[in-house]
Amino acid sequence: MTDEEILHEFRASEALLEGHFKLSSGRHSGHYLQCARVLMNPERAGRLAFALAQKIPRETRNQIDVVVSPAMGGIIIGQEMGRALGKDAMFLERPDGEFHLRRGFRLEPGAKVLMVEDVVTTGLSSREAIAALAREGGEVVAEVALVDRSNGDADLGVPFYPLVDINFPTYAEDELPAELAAIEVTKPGSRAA
Ligand SMILES: O=P(O)(O)OC[C@H]1O[C@H](OP(=O)(O)OP(=O)(O)O)[C@H](O)[C@@H]1O
Ligand SMILES: O=C(O)c1cc(=O)[nH]c(=O)[nH]1
Ligand SMILES: [Mg+2]
Repeated sequence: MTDEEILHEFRASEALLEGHFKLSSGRHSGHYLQCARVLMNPERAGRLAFALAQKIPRETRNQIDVVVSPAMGGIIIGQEMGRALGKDAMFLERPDGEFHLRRGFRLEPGAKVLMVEDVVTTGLSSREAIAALAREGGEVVAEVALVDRSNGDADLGVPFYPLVDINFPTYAEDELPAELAAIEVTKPGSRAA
C-alpha cells in the first residue's frame, strides 16, 4: 500500500482527530490518530496488517515465534498481525502500572517476539513493553506499528518498521501554544494519569 492509500484509510474512518489531546507520554498535541476507528472494520484491519507484515525483512519475519502487543491500542492490530504471519498473538497489560503477561499467556524461554503497536509517539510505551518481555523470558527481534509519529526519532532499541509516518507536533505541558491552551484537553488513551 502507498502512504496515500494508508492515509486515505485513516481519513475515511474518521481516525484523524483535531482538538487538544494529552498523550500517553504526558506530551500534548492538537492531533490524535484514533487507530481504534481504523481497526473497527475487520476487513480493513486485516488488510493493514497484511501490508505491515510486508514491511518486515524476510530474515526477521522467519525468526518470529510469537506476536505480542501492549494493551489496549495494540491488541487488535496485534491479533491481525498474528493472523498475517500465522503466529499466536498475546498481549501485555498494566493494571498496576507495569506491563505483564496475564490470562495464562507465557513465553517459551528465549522466544523470538515481534512487538506490535498501533502508534509510536515517543517510544516510551514500546520501551516499557520490550523491557517487560525481557523479564518474561522473551527476546524482541523487531517492532512494527501502524503509525510512527515520532519524526523517526523514537529509539526502541530494536529494529522498527512502521506502516506509515504521520508527523504532528507535540508539546511539553509548559510549552503549549496559546491556541492549544485555549481548548479543553482530553486524554483518549488508557495509561493511568
Ligand atoms: O510512544 P508513546 O509516547 O509511548 O505513545 C504511544 C502509545 O500511546 C498509546 O497508548 P496509551 O498509553 O495511550 O494507551 P492505550 O493503548 O490503552 O490507548 C498508543 O497505543 C501507544 O501505546
Ligand atoms: O502518543 C499517544 O498517546 C498517541 C498518539 C496518537 O496519535 N494516537 C494514539 O492512540 N496515541
Ligand atoms: Mg497503547
